[in-house]
Amino acid sequence: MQTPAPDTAAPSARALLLVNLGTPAAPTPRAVRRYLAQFLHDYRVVQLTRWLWCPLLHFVILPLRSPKVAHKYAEIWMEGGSPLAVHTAALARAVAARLPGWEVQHAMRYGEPALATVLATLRARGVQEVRVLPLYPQYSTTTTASVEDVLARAGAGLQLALRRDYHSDPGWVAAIADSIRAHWQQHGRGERLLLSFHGIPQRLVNQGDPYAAQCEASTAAIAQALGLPRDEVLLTFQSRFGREAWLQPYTQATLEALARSGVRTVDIACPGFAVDCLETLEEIAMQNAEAFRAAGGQALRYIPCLNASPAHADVIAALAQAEEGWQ
Ligand SMILES: C=CC1=C(C)c2cc3[nH]c(cc4nc(cc5[nH]c(cc1n2)c(C)c5CCC(=O)O)C(CCC(=O)O)=C4C)c(C)c3C=C
Ligand SMILES: [Fe+2]
Ligand SMILES: [Fe+2]
Repeated sequence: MQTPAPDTAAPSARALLLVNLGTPAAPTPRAVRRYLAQFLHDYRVVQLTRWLWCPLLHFVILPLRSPKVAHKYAEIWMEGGSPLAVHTAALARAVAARLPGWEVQHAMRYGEPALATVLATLRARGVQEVRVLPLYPQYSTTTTASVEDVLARAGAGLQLALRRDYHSDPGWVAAIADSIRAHWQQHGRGERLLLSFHGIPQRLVNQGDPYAAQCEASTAAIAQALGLPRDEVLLTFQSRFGREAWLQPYTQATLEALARSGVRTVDIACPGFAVDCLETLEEIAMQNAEAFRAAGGQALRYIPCLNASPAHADVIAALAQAEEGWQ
């Protein structure tokens, strides 16, 4: 890793570091392969012994998956890059505008800007106290704990504080509920409201990962903020990877069953994703919308993530300044 050049500008007393998953640098098989290789070598993400996993990954999964996934990225690519990168950077700028006196940066767990490099840059600039906020409202060993691994490896010399989750933070819940209400005001209300969260293997939940319980708690809080009984909001899990059972019910199977049962319109939001990305824009808004129509539905109406909206920036800035919740 390169040592960043010292910066002569006076450092802020403290920094806020927003961390997201990361994304390929380009919508090409080569860039996607590089990204997936880093992602899928993380033991937090795939818990298979290396001698079994590495041959499968290098000789089967990466060669086959990279071109297919690159094509999907190409369909959603924005002028400034991958949506996840564009929206995360914009969110960090919007939060910075609300936190004078703080240095606000963003980093990615996989790809660029790499978390370890950003930590080294902050250290070189003389920043001492860093509040690290992974942009995952719900804690999981597959995501948040993986960020913690890097902090443990690369955070020496910095006073680090971590916000582990914000799945039931009232400001965040209100912002999600408001975004759903705004969608209803603009498009009218669909016959069903579905909240789709990224899945994880059921095995990890059985081993104690609190992710599923936090998704349920978020769903209950959002339903309450909307003034709806809990059972009027469907909770499903998307983006299954591999063959083992993941958290259920699965989003696509649920949408197809709804369409087959005569439901014509479904509103769908993805509150586990801070910003729009491949899994929301391609999987939900394109692929699942097509599957819903193919099963007899009329319209799957996707409600965008909070992205760099003023409401989201307010929520993140308030979390950064909160006295409680940092460890
Ligand atoms: C929101 C939280 C996320 C959890 C939990 C999560 C778990 C998880 N993901 C994979 C495998 C893949 N995920 C991929 C994309 C992806 N995942 C998240 C978030 C969570 N993942 C985001 C925001 C994205 C989109 C990134 C982007 O560039 O837009 C991918 C890459 C795409 C693909 O090849 O399909 C993989 C692979 C596992 C295995 C896992 C838990 C074990
Ligand atoms: Fe390997
Ligand atoms: Fe994922």
